[in-house]
Amino acid sequence: MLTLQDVTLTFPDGQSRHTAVNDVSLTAEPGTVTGITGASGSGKSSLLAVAATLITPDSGSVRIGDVETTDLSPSQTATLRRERIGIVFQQANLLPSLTALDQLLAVGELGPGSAPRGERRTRAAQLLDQVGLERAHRARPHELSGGQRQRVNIARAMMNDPEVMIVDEPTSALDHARGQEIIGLICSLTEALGTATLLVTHDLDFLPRFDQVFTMADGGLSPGTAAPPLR
Ligand SMILES: Nc1ncnc2c1ncn2[C@@H]1O[C@H](COP(=O)(O)OP(=O)(O)OP(=O)(O)O)[C@@H](O)[C@H]1O
Repeated sequence: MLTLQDVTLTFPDGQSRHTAVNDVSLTAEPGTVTGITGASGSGKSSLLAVAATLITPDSGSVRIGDVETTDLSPSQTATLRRERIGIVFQQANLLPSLTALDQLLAVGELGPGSAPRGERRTRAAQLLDQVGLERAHRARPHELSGGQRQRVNIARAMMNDPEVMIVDEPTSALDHARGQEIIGLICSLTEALGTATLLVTHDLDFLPRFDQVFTMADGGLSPGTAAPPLR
């Protein structure tokens, strides 16, 4: 479970400070997808960065399970991210020379507490099958489509069996149909693996697929969507 309570984040802005995230609270339960939408510059990526423990907020609480992450040192948050948080950015950012299977194994190899290689290989292969890449274990990024690369990216984020998934605009480099498939995949993996998933999207068509939806405006978060009602 991911819990944000009264989170505020500011950035330097000339002589003063700009409030990117303004007193935001939300809870993302295991096995559910929380969708966040909002205009450009409203603070969505800043909120994800805080939830992913990549930035410490000025004030407020960010809990992963029962761990208060704002009390941790940078090296402790790095360990927490590796072990308990999966992060998917807009672009897949795969390593060009590695096969799909090796992209996942490279993640599993990080850290002192990693599982034996045989186990990691089995998990990597299962995850690639789960994201629909049964026939592409040995493919390198240039041999994959944009949608397939994003599938590898998602499988890689799941490699360490994270409790929390942070997903920023996963469909922005894809056409609408491929985007729908990727959203469907994230929803089904979230349910199957029991992650608490926080996902930012500009595409309002995807919102009905999520368990809860919030809209950001000027750093503040409100429930539901600001989209005009259907006539
Ligand atoms: N590192 C930073 N330093 C200073 N200001 C920043 C920084 N990161 C973001 N901001 C500012 O914080 C506000 C929120 O930015 P953020 O990127 O979180 O918005 P967003 O909703 O994700 O936008 P987009 O949809 O365009 O990605 C913006 O005004 C932005 O200029």
